[in-house]
Amino acid sequence: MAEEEEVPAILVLASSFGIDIKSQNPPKYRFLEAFSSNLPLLQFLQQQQTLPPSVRAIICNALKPVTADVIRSLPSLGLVVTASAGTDHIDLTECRRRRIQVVNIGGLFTADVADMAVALLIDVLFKISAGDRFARNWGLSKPLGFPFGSKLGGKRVGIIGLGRIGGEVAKRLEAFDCIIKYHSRNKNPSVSYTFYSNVVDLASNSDVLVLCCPLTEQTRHLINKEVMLALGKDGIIINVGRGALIDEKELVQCLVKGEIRGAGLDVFEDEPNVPKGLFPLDNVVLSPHAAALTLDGFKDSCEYVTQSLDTFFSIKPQVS
Ligand SMILES: O=CC(=O)O
Repeated sequence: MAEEEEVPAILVLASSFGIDIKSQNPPKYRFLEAFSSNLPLLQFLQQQQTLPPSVRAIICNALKPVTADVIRSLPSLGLVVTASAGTDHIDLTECRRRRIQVVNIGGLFTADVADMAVALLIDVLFKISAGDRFARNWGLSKPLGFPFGSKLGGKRVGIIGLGRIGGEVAKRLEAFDCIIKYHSRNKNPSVSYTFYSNVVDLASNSDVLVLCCPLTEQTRHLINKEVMLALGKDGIIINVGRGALIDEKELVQCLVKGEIRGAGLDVFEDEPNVPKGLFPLDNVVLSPHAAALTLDGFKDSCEYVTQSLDTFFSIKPQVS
C-alpha cells in the first residue's frame, strides 16, 4: 500500500477538527482521532501498535496538552498545529530539541477574545447573568429588589499584557470612556497609557484588572493574594488569558470573603474543572474557555489549520 503510506498521518486531539478537514476528497491526509478514547493521550498512544511511528503532525487546541512524553512517543512527528494563540499546553523545549515546527493560530481569535473580555466585564458590572437568573423568578421573589450594578465609563482598567489582545481590549474600553493603564514585560513607547512595571502598583491604581498575557513560568500565579488585596474590595478581575495566571484558590477565597468585588472568567487552572467554590457566587461570571468558540471563528481556524498542514507538507515532504 505504498500510495496510502504517502498520505501523511495526522493525529487529531480535538473533536471539533473532524468536521471540515476530513471532508477533503481525495484525502490528502490520514486523520487519526485520539479524542474518542477516554484514556489519557499517552496511554492511548502506548496501546496503539502501528499508530505512533506513522504520525507526522498533531492538530490540537488549548485544552489538549502535548507533553514531552507524548512527543517522545511519536518518532516521526514534525509539526504541531494548535488552534489557539497560546502555546503553553505544548512542551516547546522538547519541540525545539526535536526541531518540530509549532504553528499557532496567530491573531485569528484576537478580536473575539477582546470582545469576550469586554462582555465579561459588562456582565459583571451590570449583573447580566445574575439578573437573568433573578428575572426567571422575579414575580416569585420576596423582596423584589435586585442589587445595584455599576457603571463602566470612568473605570480605571489595568490591562496585564498589552499584546495583540490586550491592545484590542484597551481600544474597546477607551471607547467606553475607561481609563487605561497596563503592565507588560516592557513599556510600549507607542501608547500613551500609564505603564506600571509592578503588578501590585497597577492593582492599587485600578478598578478592574483584565488578564491578557500568555502563561509562562514568569506569569504563573502573577495574580496572587497580594495583588488581589491591592485591587481591593471594589475591584474586578477579568481573565481571558489562562487560568493559572491567577492563584485560583486565593481568588475563590477573596471572592467569598468580599476582598474583591467580582470576576469574569473564561479560563481556569485545571480545565475543564471549574472550582466549585465559585458556583454559589452571583458576583462571578463563568465561561467555558469559549472566547474563541464562534462558528465563524471555528470555520476560519479549520481553514488555517488545513493551510498550515498544506504548507508544511508541501515544503517539507520528509520529516527526518
Ligand atoms: O485559548 C485560546 C487561545 O490561546 O487562542
